[in-house]
Amino acid sequence: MFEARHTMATTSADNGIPQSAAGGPPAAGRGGDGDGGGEWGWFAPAGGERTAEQSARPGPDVGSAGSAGSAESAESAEPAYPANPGYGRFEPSRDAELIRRTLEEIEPISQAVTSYFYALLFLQHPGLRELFPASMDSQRDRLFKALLTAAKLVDERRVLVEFLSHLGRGHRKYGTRPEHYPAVGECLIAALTRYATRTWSAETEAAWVRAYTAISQIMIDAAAEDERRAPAWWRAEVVAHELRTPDIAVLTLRPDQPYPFRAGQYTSIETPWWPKVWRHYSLACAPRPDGLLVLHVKVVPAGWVSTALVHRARPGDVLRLGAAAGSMAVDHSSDAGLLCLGGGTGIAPVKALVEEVARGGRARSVEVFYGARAGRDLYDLEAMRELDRRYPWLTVRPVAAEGPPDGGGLTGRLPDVVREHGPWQGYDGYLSGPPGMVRSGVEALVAAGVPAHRIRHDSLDALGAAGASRD
Ligand SMILES: NC(=O)C1=CN([C@@H]2O[C@H](COP(=O)(O)OP(=O)(O)OC[C@H]3O[C@@H](n4cnc5c(N)ncnc54)[C@H](OP(=O)(O)O)[C@@H]3O)[C@@H](O)[C@H]2O)C=CC1
Repeated sequence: MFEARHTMATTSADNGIPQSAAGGPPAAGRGGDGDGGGEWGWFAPAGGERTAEQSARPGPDVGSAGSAGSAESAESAEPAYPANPGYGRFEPSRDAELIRRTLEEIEPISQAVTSYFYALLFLQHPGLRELFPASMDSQRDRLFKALLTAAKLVDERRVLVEFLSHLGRGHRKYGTRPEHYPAVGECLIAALTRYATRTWSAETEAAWVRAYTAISQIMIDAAAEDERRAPAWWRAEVVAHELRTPDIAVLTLRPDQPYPFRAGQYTSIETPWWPKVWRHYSLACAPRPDGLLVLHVKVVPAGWVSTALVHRARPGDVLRLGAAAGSMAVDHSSDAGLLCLGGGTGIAPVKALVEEVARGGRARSVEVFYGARAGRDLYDLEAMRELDRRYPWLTVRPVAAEGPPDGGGLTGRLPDVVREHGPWQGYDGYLSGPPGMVRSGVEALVAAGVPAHRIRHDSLDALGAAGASRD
């Protein structure tokens, strides 16, 4: 279940059950295939999706999206977990402590716990297996990470509700229904009962049941609400496919109905070749009058989805898209200039931000640093230079670690070069690229005078989980 990928302002063994359901092909990320970079779900299907190609690891994505039950289904939904007379109201602080203790105990054996959980789930509810991808490798990680995230947020109700609502909406595209939640809850409790032997007690079980009931109800409600206004997924035809380097392609998609998003957000993608495997990729354009969408996809080593999108997809192929998510959007309440760092295919959402400023009519200074290891890796440099020539408020500086790019540019690593060109007081920071680059880029911006709360980027947890990969 849980997919997750957030944009933030800086502010997955053995089990004791017959092996039946796990397995499948190897996985590979946002902006990427790597399974990584994508959505991560708790219990439900997920493929990591991510912003642009995350680099190649299998893994979850975070993001938002989707659709879910109707208002009618929500109203008629059974409690997410069977009511138990012994379980009273959710008591955040005490329950959170008990839940944290359980999580601490199972963390070193999380693989075994999640394997047991899924094996039990698929044994007792075989109909649910079809909601999940063939390979469950990265799914196991997602469950535990989502549990950890929810547990950490249990005393921060507003953030927790936001996180869970996002997950609930995002699960619509997996086909998750309200009636699936009790089955998941029963198997989760059974797995914890078996493995958390040191901390498990009747009180602890009651805390978990209360927490799971609250969690699932928030997700079910968010999905039902979302179903009133958006489809669970969009179909999108590939109308253009341009191979820019041996491993990077720019794809243009035509959705079957209007696809709402903001510049800087990412989408979730499922290809016809890897059913149930979803990845996140940033949209490389602002919303356009013709409704077309653009993606920059780099092959992630062993990445199923990224490899398919770069080397197999052709015009006429039809993909599925989840709802747009992410908050790396232009802050229109700010008059500050935009200082944008795009590393590799991380330039995709930066380009979208530039387009949005161009269409907004209110000229704000935009400084783009576009970095890669070598000049030949700057696959979108000509297009960025063209934007630079067209807009007087925009400056694009290509940066390559191995020497200046053809046509001129800067030498060095992106964060170092940006710091050297500071100070940057008076600018808002927007960063996109490999997790390590984003981390050191944030440090560089702060050192160069950009207030931390004025810096936006995708979640480092999500980036880390997806790796530099996005399948
Ligand atoms: N496709 C998309 O829509 C999007 C993709 N992304 C993410 O962007 C990344 C793009 O990957 P790719 O194109 O292969 O980019 P690269 O791995 O080639 O990295 C791009 C630049 O960032 C630098 N860099 C990497 N790590 C660090 C670090 N720790 N400190 C400083 N600089 C660093 C690289 O330096 P060096 O070569 O020396 O390592 C390189 O100059 C992926 O992680 C993807 O998930 C993000 C948003 C959107």
